[in-house]
Formats: sequence, C-alpha cells, structure tokens
Amino acid sequence: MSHITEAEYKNIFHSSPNPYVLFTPDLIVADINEAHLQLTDTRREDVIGKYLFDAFPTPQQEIADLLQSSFDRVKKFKVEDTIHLLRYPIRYSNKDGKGWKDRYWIVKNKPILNQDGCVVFILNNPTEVTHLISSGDIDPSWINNSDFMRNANIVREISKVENEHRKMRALMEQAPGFVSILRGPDFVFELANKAYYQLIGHRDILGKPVREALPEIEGQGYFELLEQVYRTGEPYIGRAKRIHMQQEPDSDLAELYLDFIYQPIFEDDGSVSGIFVQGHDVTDAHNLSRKLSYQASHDSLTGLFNRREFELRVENAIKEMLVIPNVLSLLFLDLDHFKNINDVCGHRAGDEFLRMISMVLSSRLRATDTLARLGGDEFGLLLKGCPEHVAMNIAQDLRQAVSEVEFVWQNRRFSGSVSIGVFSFNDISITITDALSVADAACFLAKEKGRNRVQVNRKEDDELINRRQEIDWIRDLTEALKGNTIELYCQKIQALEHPAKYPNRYEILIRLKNNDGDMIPPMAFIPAAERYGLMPAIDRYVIEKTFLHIATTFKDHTSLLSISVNLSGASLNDDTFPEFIRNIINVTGIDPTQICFEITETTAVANLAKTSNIIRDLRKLGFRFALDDFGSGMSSFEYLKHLPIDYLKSTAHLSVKFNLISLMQPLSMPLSVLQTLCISKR
Ligand SMILES: Nc1nc2c(ncn2[C@@H]2O[C@H](COP(=O)(O)OP(=O)(O)OP(=O)(O)O)[C@@H](O)[C@H]2O)c(=O)[nH]1
Repeated sequence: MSHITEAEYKNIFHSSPNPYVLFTPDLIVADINEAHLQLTDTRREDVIGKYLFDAFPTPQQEIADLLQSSFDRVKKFKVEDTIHLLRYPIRYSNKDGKGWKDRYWIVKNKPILNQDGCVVFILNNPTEVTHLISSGDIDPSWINNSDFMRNANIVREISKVENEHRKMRALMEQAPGFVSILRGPDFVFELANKAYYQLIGHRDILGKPVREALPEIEGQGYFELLEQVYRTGEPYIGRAKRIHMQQEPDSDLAELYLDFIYQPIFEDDGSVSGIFVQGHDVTDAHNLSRKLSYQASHDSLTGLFNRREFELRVENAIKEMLVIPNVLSLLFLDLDHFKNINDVCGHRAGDEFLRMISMVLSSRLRATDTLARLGGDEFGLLLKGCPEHVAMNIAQDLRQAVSEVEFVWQNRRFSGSVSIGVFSFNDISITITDALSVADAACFLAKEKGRNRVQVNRKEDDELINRRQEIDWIRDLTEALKGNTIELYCQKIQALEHPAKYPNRYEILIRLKNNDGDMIPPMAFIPAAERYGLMPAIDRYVIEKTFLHIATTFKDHTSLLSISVNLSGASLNDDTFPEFIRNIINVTGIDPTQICFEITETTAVANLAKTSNIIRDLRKLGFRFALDDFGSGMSSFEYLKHLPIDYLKSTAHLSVKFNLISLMQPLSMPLSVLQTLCISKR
C-alpha cells in the first residue's frame, strides 16, 4: 500500500465538499477548507490564527456556550461529540447593509490524538440544515417522528440540563466558601471556584494532580486524609485545622486555619471516583479567639500568666499527681518595698520595674515552669517534678538575680529585692487554696524575718501555721465585707452609779459566722485584720451599718440612745477618716452626740499627737470618745491629760472612776433587737 503524503492530505482536506475547520486545543483556527469558507462566506486570512469566537462571532452568549461545551467534552473524553441541532447565526455584510442570518447546523467535533493519546487538534465539521427548518413544506408528523426531530428534542433536553449545570456552577462560583472537585486516585483538579483560587493564590491547577498543584502541602497530612476518604468512602470533617500554604506565587508560607469537609463522590456502582472539597477560611476568627484566650490567661502589663491561669495550672498539676506521683513546688514571690518606687517616681516607673523584674525571672526558668503575676508586686511560680531542695536553690537563684537588678528612672537608682516563700508537696489531697496560702504564709514570714530572703514552709513551724490561719481569716473577712455578711451585735453598757441617768447605752460588736454557722468572736480575727491592714475597712463597715440603722430605726427616739463604736488605730491614722465621718452624717442625718467612739489605750499612745487632733476634730461635730481597756497597758495618767476624751472604760479589777465606768455584761444581742429593747424601756 502506498503512503499518502502530507501534501495529498492537505489536498483532500481543502477539496472536500464537506466543510471542515481544524482547531488547536485552545480553539485557535489552525486550518479551514474551501467548502467551509464558502458556506460561511468567510475569507481565509480573516480567520486563520484566530480564536473560534473571534473568527466566527455569535450574537448570543448561550450559543457560544453550547459550542464551547462540545469542545470541552471532546478535550475531556477524547471522543467525537455531536451537537444535533445548533442555531448559529452567520454575520453578513453586503450592499443592503450588515446583520445576522439565522442558520441551523448539525455540528460534529472530532479529536485528533497524537501517539501519547493527547488531543493535538479538533476537527470541526458543521452540516447546514437551515433549509430543513425554514422550508415549511415538511409534513409536521414527519418532523415529530423523524430522527431529526428526536435529535432536536434531545438537544433541547441536553441544553436544559446544561443550563441547570451552568446555574449550579455559577452558584458554586459565587459561594462564599471554597469549593473544588478532585478526580481519580491522583486527585486531579476538575473544578475550583473563585474562593478556592483566592485561597491558593490564583494558581493554574485545573487538570493537575493535587500533589503537583499544591506541592507545599506535602508533609502536612492533607494528602493522607484525601487518600483515607478515597479508600474508605467516609467523609472527613476538619475544624480550624492549621495549614501552611502559599497565598501568592513565590510568597512565604502563610499560616491559615480552615474548616472543611472532604466528601467522597460515588459512582453508580458504589465506587469512589473523586472528592468534593468544601470549606471556609476561619483564620481571622481563630486568631481572634486565640487573642481573647491569651488576654484571658495573661497579665497585660508583664505578658506573664495571670492569677486565674496560674491557679488553673496548679489545680491541673495537683490532679495529674493522681495519675503520676510527683513533687510540686510552689514559690510565692513578693517584691520588697516596691511601693517606694511608685511613691518616688510614679506608677509608670513602677510598671516599668515590674516588667523588668518579670523578664529577669522568666529568663532564669525552664519553658515548662509556670511563672505568673498574681497581682500588684506578687508573683507565683509552679515547678513540676521539683523537690524542696531543688526549689530552694531555684528560689535562691531568683532572689539573687532580683537583688542584682539596678533600676534607673530619671537619674534615680533603685535596686531590686524580693522575699520568697517555698512550699513543696506530693500530697494529692491538698486543695489549691491551701497550697497557695501555705506558700503565701512562708513568703510573709520571709518578709517578717527581714526581707530579701527565702523561707521554706515547714509543717511544724508554728509561726507558719499562725500565718496560714491569719491568711484564711483575711480571705473570709474580705469575702464578708464584700458580701455584707459581717454581723453586728450590741451589748449593754451598765453604769455602776446612777444607772437611771444613763439608760440606753450600748456598744456595737462584730461577729463573723464560719461555714458551719458558728459565731466567731473578734479576738480570733482582729489580729489578722490589723496585721493585713483590713481594720479601716472594717471600721467604716461598722460605722455605715450602725449609723444607717440608727437613722432608719430610731428616727423618733434618738434621745433615748447612746451607741459606742470601736475605732482602730489605723482609722485614727487615716487622714481621710474625718471626711468620711462628715459624709456619713450628711447622708444619714444622725445626731453625733448619740455616738461614742471607743479607742484603745495602746492605739492612743502610739500616735498621741495625731490621735488627739482627730479626736478634737470629731468632738467638735458632737461625737464623744472613750478610752477602752484602760488599765490593761501602761495606765499612765500622765498622757490622759493630753487626750481630749469623755470617758474611761476599765477592766473590772481596776476601779477607776473618771466620768463613767462601765462593765461589760456577758450577754450580747443582735443589733436588730436593740430597737425593741430601747423602746420598751422608755
Ligand atoms: N506601678 C504599679 N504599682 C502597682 C500595681 N499594682 C499594685 N501596685 C502597687 O504595688 C504596691 C504593693 O505594695 P506592697 O506590696 O503592699 O508594699 P511594698 O512596698 O512592696 O512592701 P513590702 O511588700 O512589705 O516589702 C502598692 O503600692 C500598689 O499600689 C501596678 O500594676 N503597677
């Protein structure tokens, strides 16, 4: 058999009575024969090298889409595709003018494959059928039954389906989330919407396997997940999963967080043929929630953990000991004389110093240690798997490091100093509150012993036990002050002589209730309140409550009553106290002559000048003053000369009559009973 030369092939192509156009896969006109040029009334030079729709324009996009989809099928499935009826108008231009001539066609598109099976050309062969449609002399029943019309109906159905398909694609395109379809075991990109392209930085991915299209994803576990879904047919849902990918060509990898689903695509026989990928970029929401949780767990000034997070971590560490026996060490650090920096240079300097100390402490710790700022100038440190002797060494190291800090602010120099309490334990029954208060108490002792030192907790250390008890009282008292649950009682003051002259005298006392409902007398908690500076708050609480009670309950019987209220030394040293009293009188409108403030001898003597001034100030308003427990201390009559007091109250064994001497009655009663008592005695 003789071979046909290329020239002979060309000759056959050009002289064929059937119209042909040869397109490249990009739909560029590679060649066109005479029959086609005549049929479409076109000149060769106007179409060669041009894109299909530039060479053969059409007035309507839908028509172009139909033709385009036929070419797409040819490229995809590599088999001939026929459009059984296509309305494709042809442009004309003659002496009558320009316009479009309606033409109808049957169009066949055939792939020309190379040796590797790739599409190198598409041979387009249109057959014009306009005359069949427009002649009008065709028997209608023949039209309905003819193959031609059946084909036409099929075409209509196909275009309906294709229309639906187009709408679906448009919806997918506009979907706010990203969508793509991966086909076959190599996960070749068959489709991707706008959001997907945006996510991957508009890379050219269609027709490429995912490993080739997105190489930077390798090693992040995503390809393995695709394979798993493909193999098992089970969908996979990822929530805020981290991925590193390029969002711009040649850019650095960006850290993103995605919510997504890999949904298997099933064929009719139940096999998986691809994966439908759908999801959202949730990076912003994720980062925001990370930021919020950072803020909730960190101290904004120093960047260290805050008290809440610290307590949570200590609590978890105690729970972990249930599973793995361990020794935990808690360090409680309190800067020495920090207030000094604030007072001398202002809070900004104080803040800067706190930041500096935080850095010094952090730099000496392991990543697994938990350092937190608990508040003010207090820090907590949790060391896991750390026995006491190691914790002591660490504490000494930190103390030393802080003592070497030199802080300069506006030419003023300050050196650092810290007191540290250490508590090591392996007892899983301990509560977090106890553990922290033991370390706190040890730190307190370190302060008391002279500061700039480390104090380890020893169970047998009485001082520490007392401190812990005190800290518990302070916690209870602070709660009670906040919750208004300190209870006020009154106790009658009995004049030894002329009792009728002083009928209704009462002293206000405070009581605290413990968790079991038992009343706790003041001598149990007042020392702790004095030591921890809670007395001014307690005094004000009692004064407010008592004055309000008198104002509301004894409005019409005020002259019947005289009430004694104890005042602590701290209030007498507080320059704002007289102002507080003036305000409360204005608010309640009570008569100051009904009130007698009781102060102790030791308080008065501690700061005689200041105390005398405040007493004078308040007496001018009408208040009276009594010196309590006279005789229990130095009992020097000398200083009494300088104190402008009205009464002396003495212990029973020392009967000194000054103006009025009283004895406590053993029974006391709640303040609320007072009204009934007084009124009935009237
Ligand atoms: N600059 C600054 N000061 C704070 C902050 N929080 C609390 N303070 C102050 O820190 C001081 C802590 O005082 P203390 O610990 O009682 O006093 P100190 O001078 O360190 O005395 P000792 O602990 O007894 O040695 C108080 O004056 C608070 O007002 C803060 O965030 N910034």
